[in-house]
Formats: sequence, C-alpha cells, structure tokens
Amino acid sequence: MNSPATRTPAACESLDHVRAEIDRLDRAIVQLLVERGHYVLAAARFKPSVEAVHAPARVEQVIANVRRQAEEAGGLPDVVERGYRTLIEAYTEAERERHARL
Ligand SMILES: C=C(O[C@@H]1C=C(C(=O)O)C=C[C@H]1O)C(=O)O
Repeated sequence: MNSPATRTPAACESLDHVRAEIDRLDRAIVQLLVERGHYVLAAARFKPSVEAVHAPARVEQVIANVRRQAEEAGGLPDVVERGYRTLIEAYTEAERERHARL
C-alpha cells in the first residue's frame, strides 16, 4: 500500500521529483482516509440520535492527538490541525447522512 520514497525531500532535484513523491504519499493517504471513513460511518450505529452524531469533545480529543503526533514527528501541527478540522466536518456530515438511513 505504501511504496517507499524514491528520494528524500533534500535529494529532489526538480519539481517533477517533488510531485512524484507527493503523488505517492497521496495514494497512501487516500487509502487511510477511506478506511477511516468506514469506521466513522460505523460510529453512527452507536449513537442514539442524529443530533448525537457531532461530538465536539471527541473532535477536540482527535485534534489534540494529531497535533501532538505532528509535533513529535517534526512537522507543521497547524497545517495538520486545519486539515483535520475540515476532514472531521466532512466525515461528521457523512455520518449524519448514514444515521438518517439506519
Ligand atoms: C466518529 C465519530 O463521529 C464524528 C466524527 C469524528 C471524527 O471524524 O473523528 C469525531 C467526532 C464526531 O463528530 C465519533 O464520535 O467518534
């Protein structure tokens, strides 16, 4: 699923090299986002109402987790947080739609 890097960022000698690595990573990220989405939709089965789908305390817990993980890995926690907030909003909407069809 996750093929190894051909070049480190510092070893890239052109924009094409950089973009090839970004495309490689996007393939792996999308697989993980799809898998994450399956679990988010499964969460709908355990919520008593459509109003309970959005869980703000859990959202803040996830954000704290991913910010910490980004910091520990040495990269851009603010970018990771913004991306996750957007993702979670969309996942929550999908979960609401799933809940309505249970
Ligand atoms: C998956 C859940 O439902 C929603 C989606 C979340 C997410 O994508 O991480 C977090 C909280 C909820 O808004 C959950 O409650 O855990």
